[in-house]
This record gives sequence, C-alpha cells and structure tokens, in this order.
Amino acid sequence: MRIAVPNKGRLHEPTIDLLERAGLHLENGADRKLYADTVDPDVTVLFARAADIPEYVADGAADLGITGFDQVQEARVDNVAELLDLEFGRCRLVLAAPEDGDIESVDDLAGKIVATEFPNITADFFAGTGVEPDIVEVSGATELTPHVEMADAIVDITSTGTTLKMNRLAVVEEVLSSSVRLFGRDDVLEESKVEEVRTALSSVKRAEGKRYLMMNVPRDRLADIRDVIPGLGGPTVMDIADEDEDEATVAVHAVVNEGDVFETITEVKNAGASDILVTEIERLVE
Ligand SMILES: Nc1ncnc2c1ncn2[C@@H]1O[C@H](COP(=O)(O)OP(=O)(O)OP(=O)(O)O)[C@@H](O)[C@H]1O
Ligand SMILES: O=P(O)(O)OC[C@H]1O[C@H](OP(=O)(O)OP(=O)(O)O)[C@H](O)[C@@H]1O
Ligand SMILES: [Mg+2]
Repeated sequence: MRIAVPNKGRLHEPTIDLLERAGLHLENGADRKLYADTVDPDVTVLFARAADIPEYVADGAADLGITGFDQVQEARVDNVAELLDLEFGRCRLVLAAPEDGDIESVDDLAGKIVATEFPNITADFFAGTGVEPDIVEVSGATELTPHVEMADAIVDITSTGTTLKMNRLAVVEEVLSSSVRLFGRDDVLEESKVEEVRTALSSVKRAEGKRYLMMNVPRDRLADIRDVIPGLGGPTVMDIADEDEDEATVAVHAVVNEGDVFETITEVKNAGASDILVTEIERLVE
C-alpha cells in the first residue's frame, strides 16, 4: 500500500505530522527522497507535488493520496473516491478582479480573459454560468496578471485574503471551497489496509479538541457527577483497587470537549470529585 503525500509547500509538514500522530511513523525518509518506509512494512509513502498526487493515485503510482480537494477536482480523475476530510489546508478558490475596475459580476466577463492555475475548475465554473471568457493557464503569481494586462480577472486560492488585498483585487464570486482530503483509487477501496489507514487518520481527527478527564468520586455522589459530565456516551466508572466494597470512592473517567473542560472541572469539584486529572488524547478509535 503506497500513500502519496505533498513533498513540499504548505501541506507537507501538517501531512507528515498527521501520519506520525496516527502511528504511521516514517523511516528512512531523509530530505529529498522520493519514498519513505513506515513502521508498517505494508505501508510506504511517496512524496509528490500536491498538484500531481491525484494523477499518481489514478494511474497506480500510489494507492492512496493526501492533497487538497482543489487539486483532486482540477485533475478530473474519475477512478478515485474520497475517504476522509482531513480538515486542514482550508482555502477557497475565488473569481477575483481589480478593486477599482469594471468587473463586478460574472456577467461582466463575457469575452474577457481569466487567468488561473486551475483551468479545469474554472472552465466547469463558467460552464454553469453561460458566460464564456477566455481561460488562460498560468503556473504562479496569478495575482499579477490583471495588472500587466494579461487578464481581466483571475481564479485563485485565498484563505486570509492578504494576497488579494495586497494586489488590490476583490472577490467577485466563490468558485470552490477546499480542504485536504484522503482519497483512494476505486480498485483498492475494499482492501483492509485502506480501512486501517483511514481509521488511524480519523482517530487522530476525532481526538483533536478532546480531553480525557479522570477523578475520584464518593460513590454516593455519582449521580450528581453523571449529571455534569458531558462525556462521550457517559463516563466510565471503576472501583478503586484495594478499597473496601462498601467503601466510598470510585474512579470516574470521561472524554470531554476541550472547550467544556474549565466549566466541567468546577462542576465536578462542586459535586464532590477530588484528584482531578486532565490529559490530552492522541487517538480516539470509533
Ligand atoms: N493560502 C492557503 N491557505 C490554505 N491552503 C492553501 C493555501 N494555498 C494553498 N493551499 C492548499 O495547498 C495546496 C498546495 O499549495 P502549495 O502552495 O503548498 O503548493 P504549490 O504552490 O501548488 O506547490 P508547488 O510549490 O509544488 O507548486 C493547494 O492546492 C491548496 O489545497
Ligand atoms: O489569502 P492568503 O492567506 O493571502 O493566501 C493566498 C495565497 O496563498 C497561496 O500562495 P502560497 O503562499 O502557497 O505561495 P505560492 O504562490 O508560492 O504557492 C495562493 O496561491 C495565494 O497566493
Ligand atoms: Mg502555493
């Protein structure tokens, strides 16, 4: 099983970090190498450009891929399926034009020129509008093209909006909303290794923003504690070893949202809990 991941750019680090947190530790993967082994002898990693990854998966150079949804759409591959939204690399592809120009809506682009690194997505977008500009493919610095009379508008990536603003461009319309996805070729989707990888990655995503809470509670206050813990399927209650059966204290463990931890601690304390411990969770397997 081979997974293609971005070799550089802004998606490289977070993707490697995610694989590591999922337990797929990379080995022998020194910088500039094309491949890396992982702790799982059946899983290798192929480093490729974010834009090439969908093709690599479709053609069989890799079985699974991790890259932006925008790249998967642009590649127009029809034999791959999405397995998981990894929820980072969030950005939008937008149609943008000079702030002080005369392009204010899609209709203003009839017969005009639109420059983009995403000609397929752009063509699909305009096909749905009935407006037919000339689409010119560029390989970078798209934001400059309206200022050098190469184009009247662009379709490009934005997230904070800083680059558009710096180039005095305004959003005319959103074309696509993107985040990083795990996807696989249709003919490998039933393989057990694919499900293993998907489960490992999704368990990391599920654990994000969650905390594990442990505490000791007098048995006769358990009902109150249950009332205040917004646990995942309720708390786990355990007898404490060597305690007398009738003895009073039990251990309570629960998974809670990070945002609820502060309030929950106050509430369980008021309900009689002591020795409260909060820890991070690496993975949460369904
Ligand atoms: N500003 C951004 N905010 C969030 N995600 C982004 C942003 N820019 C790009 N991305 C996402 O990252 C993907 C790859 O972009 P990145 O800039 O890392 O590579 P690239 O410029 O295509 O790489 P290369 O240097 O190989 O040409 C994009 O397809 C998109 O999904
Ligand atoms: O809305 P913003 O936060 O300003 O982000 C948008 C910019 O980010 C990307 O470029 P990147 O930084 O990846 O540089 P690149 O052109 O070298 O790929 C994209 O191509 C935009 O130019
Ligand atoms: Mg970029």
